[in-house]
Amino acid sequence: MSEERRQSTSPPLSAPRAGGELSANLTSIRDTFSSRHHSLDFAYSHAQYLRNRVLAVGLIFVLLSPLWALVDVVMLPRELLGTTLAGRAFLMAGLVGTLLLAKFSREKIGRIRLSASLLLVLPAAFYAMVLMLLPPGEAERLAGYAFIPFLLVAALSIFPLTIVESLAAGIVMLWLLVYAQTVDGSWFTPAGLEGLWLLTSLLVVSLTANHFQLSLLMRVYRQATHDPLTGLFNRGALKLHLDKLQAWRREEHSGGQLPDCAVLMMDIDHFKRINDSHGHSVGDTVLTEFARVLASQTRAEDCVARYGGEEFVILLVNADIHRAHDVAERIRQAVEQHHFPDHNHQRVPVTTSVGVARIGDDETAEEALERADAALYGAKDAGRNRVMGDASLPPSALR
Ligand SMILES: Nc1nc2c(ncn2[C@@H]2O[C@H](COP(=O)(O)OP(=O)(O)OP(=O)(O)O)[C@@H](O)[C@H]2O)c(=O)[nH]1
Repeated sequence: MSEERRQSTSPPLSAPRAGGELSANLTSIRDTFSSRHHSLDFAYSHAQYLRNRVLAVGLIFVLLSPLWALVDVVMLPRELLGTTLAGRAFLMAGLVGTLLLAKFSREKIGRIRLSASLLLVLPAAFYAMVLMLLPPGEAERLAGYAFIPFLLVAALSIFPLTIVESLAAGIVMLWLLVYAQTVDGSWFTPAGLEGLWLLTSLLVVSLTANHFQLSLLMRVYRQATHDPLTGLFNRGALKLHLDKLQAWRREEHSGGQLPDCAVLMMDIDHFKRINDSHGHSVGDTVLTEFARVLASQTRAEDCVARYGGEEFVILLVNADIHRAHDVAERIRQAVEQHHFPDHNHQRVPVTTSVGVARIGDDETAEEALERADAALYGAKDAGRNRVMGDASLPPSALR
């Protein structure tokens, strides 16, 4: 989540800068190079996409492997046939295990990545094993094996892997090809060098496909989950966040005390007047500046979202109701003091009203939001530019 927040809080509305497109592309290369900078939210979406590919490609491998055993029966000497058939049985069992691992790892990012690695490593290991057991001079009897490293490198382009992940897999496949060539005697012959050149070229194509596939996935993810004006999470992403948070609280702390979480719902006071007196473009600037203030007053693990229009929601993780009130008050003051510029860089006075609610252990995310909304309207009714708590809490619950 932290990186997404960093992205969300980067100047979203500044005028196009020279070199902006270049820096956007460099960010994209950084994000497709390794998953180190991926937000947790994107990592979940990415893992789901990867999982679907693992299930599809795994199924193809599971079907192809026994079919190819028929070619072994025709081509291989009797003394090698038993071993390769046993190897194929292990391969099949491994592939079925990999499919099951992916199928039952819906939310587990690490396990999904492991299943993708297994899908590539298992056929490679099988080929290496056959090569090791092959009696000298029998290499030419292996039909349909030499293409395994090529098939696996081509398959890399089907998965939205990072460049580092694909490169690691590609190096293993190059090693496998070199090993196969030392076994069949083609190492450093024109035919062998041609094979190496072909595999390297295929790897470069797959890496390029990985880069474009992953950056497209990121762009689509960002468009689907972020508000284009402020760069904050949108309402749909907030809802997913809240649902995940409730699931996480129950899963991680079943039986024990759940960690405190709270929601703040805030609305810019008399925003219509700002639009009416300064125009919509100043209204838009106020919204983006307001989003910046919210981001600057919260931690990376909190989720800041534009709920709609001039309404915003902050989801505070590991924050009791007192801390939630402190954060809300800090935001209210920061907004009041912030310089919101009009067309002439003159200050537009802006204030906000905030409703605060604790997220109950057994309630749905919508219920907590409804209580925060009711508190917000209490703050509006009481005169605006103030923080109001959840009416269901006694005043003594707050300092
Ligand atoms: N500039 C701009 N205005 C927006 C955007 N989304 C909603 N608005 C405007 O926000 C205003 C919201 O007005 P109201 O719901 O009446 O609320 P308000 O004027 O803030 O009054 P209170 O909430 O009662 O303090 C409307 O005029 C909308 O047109 C946007 O993306 N940009």
